[in-house]
Amino acid sequence: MTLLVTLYFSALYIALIVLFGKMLRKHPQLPPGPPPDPIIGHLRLIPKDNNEKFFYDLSKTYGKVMHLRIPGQVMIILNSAKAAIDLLDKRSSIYSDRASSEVFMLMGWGDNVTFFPYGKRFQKHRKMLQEYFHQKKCEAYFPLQAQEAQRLLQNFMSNPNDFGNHIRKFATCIIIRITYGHNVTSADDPYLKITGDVGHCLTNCGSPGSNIVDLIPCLKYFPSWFPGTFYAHQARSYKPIIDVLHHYPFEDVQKQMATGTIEGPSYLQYHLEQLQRDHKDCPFDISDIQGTSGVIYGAGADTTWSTVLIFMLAMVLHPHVQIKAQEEIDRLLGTGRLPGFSDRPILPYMECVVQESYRWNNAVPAGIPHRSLEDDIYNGMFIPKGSIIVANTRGISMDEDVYSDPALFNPDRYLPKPHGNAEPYLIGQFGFGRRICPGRHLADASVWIAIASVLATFSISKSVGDDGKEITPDLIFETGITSHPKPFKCKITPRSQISRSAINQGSVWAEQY
Ligand code: HEM
Repeated sequence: MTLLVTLYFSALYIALIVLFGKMLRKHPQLPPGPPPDPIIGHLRLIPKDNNEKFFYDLSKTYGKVMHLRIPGQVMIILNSAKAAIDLLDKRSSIYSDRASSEVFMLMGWGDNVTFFPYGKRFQKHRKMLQEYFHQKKCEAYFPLQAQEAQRLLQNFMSNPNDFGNHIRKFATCIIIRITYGHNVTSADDPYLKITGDVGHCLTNCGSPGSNIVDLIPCLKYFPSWFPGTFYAHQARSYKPIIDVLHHYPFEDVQKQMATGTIEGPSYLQYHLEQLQRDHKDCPFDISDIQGTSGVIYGAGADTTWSTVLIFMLAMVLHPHVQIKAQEEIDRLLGTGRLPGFSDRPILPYMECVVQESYRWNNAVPAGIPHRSLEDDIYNGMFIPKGSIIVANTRGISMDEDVYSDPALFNPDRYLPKPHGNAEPYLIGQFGFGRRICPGRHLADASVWIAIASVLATFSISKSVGDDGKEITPDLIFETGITSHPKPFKCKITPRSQISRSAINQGSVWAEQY
């Protein structure tokens, strides 16, 4: 019996080796990668968080296109803009699929386009979002964004120490107004509470696609004491909060529509009206409206907040950049008014500051992984169907062949020679191809107006400790689906009496945009 079993397994082993050998001979090699462990591949190497740095560090040894393997899954990591464009943009018909995220499904994000596979439902949701957030349409939101920037400045003035929360409120209120038509006017507003709770879930749920439960989905069936199940249980406990995000605003807007008390135009109202009007001929249903409106908050608020916070940190650490940008504003706009969107083309250095804030540290540093739909060959390397494709924004933004001294915050790098180094703006902070962020025009306008308004009116500097010494913030980031600087201290003071009155004149500036 023992002999039979031994013979059986020997035969099976030989058959597998032959089969594997044939498979390998049929295709060129996978991209380079570190030596794997038997069976588990590179699983042991992949860290719990900070994947973007791990991928970037590995690329220095294995190249800008490399692979990692975990049981049943090949990951292709792209650390250059060229490779990401070549594959995700130029071959988008085969690189636009997405793996689902077990953790996000457990949390209740089943109708979230971010985790849809490529197909009809994905296209339907993208179309709904595209219609409301294309570049031209986003100009209609400029006045609202300028008003929220105005509120941000007033909040900076009244309580500068709480600047991080003010920026979060700025980003959140823009999303709430556009999605639900609701204007937040008090700190105990229910919408603010809901989005605050959801924000907490998103920061603590791990990176979608690369947390341990997403990599080994069967972990979701194990009890909570079992190692590696943390994110699955966390996600289940968050589900009631995500359900409230999908239901409360929806019912609120429906009620307002029924009673003729609509607060303002919104994404929800626009689509609910279309559904009522076209009824059976309408291409979408209620779950599509709930799903797409939920994703706007889920994807749009923390990312914007994080980008503006990264800018604040850069200003504390690089005062000469701040002074140069402020000199440009004073020279070109004078000191008596706030910048508006129509000033954007005439403030080139400010543009460099905004673009450098995207590049220096990224709000979504490892992107969101795509998945390939077919076998492919790139520069002689084999990319099997079903591979997870990570366009690592961190690696792209730190590419030393493109950016000199990439770790340095240096907006001058983009200026034409001889003033600067004529380096290109970052590509990829909003993703690639058919999955590119549908909210990028809205987000970019929010980031620009916040940065321009703050620079025009406030000086940002190091805070001073009880010992009279300046406190230099550490460059430490917290990473969930987004990455943002750990809370840090800084000193925020109005630049002049003129700034004070500009800020206090409130709506005058907001309406000018
Ligand atoms: C500074 C702010 C933002 C950043 C840095 C950002 C970044 C990203 C990135 C990197 C992706 C992944 C793209 C890919 O897979 O290739 C993404 C996807 C997405 N973003 Fe944004 N985003 C921002 C703001 C917004 C806003 C304001 C909205 C909503 C209006 C939004 C909605 C979405 C959605 C729905 C997806 C999923 C798209 C899909 O899977 O097809 N984002 N974003």
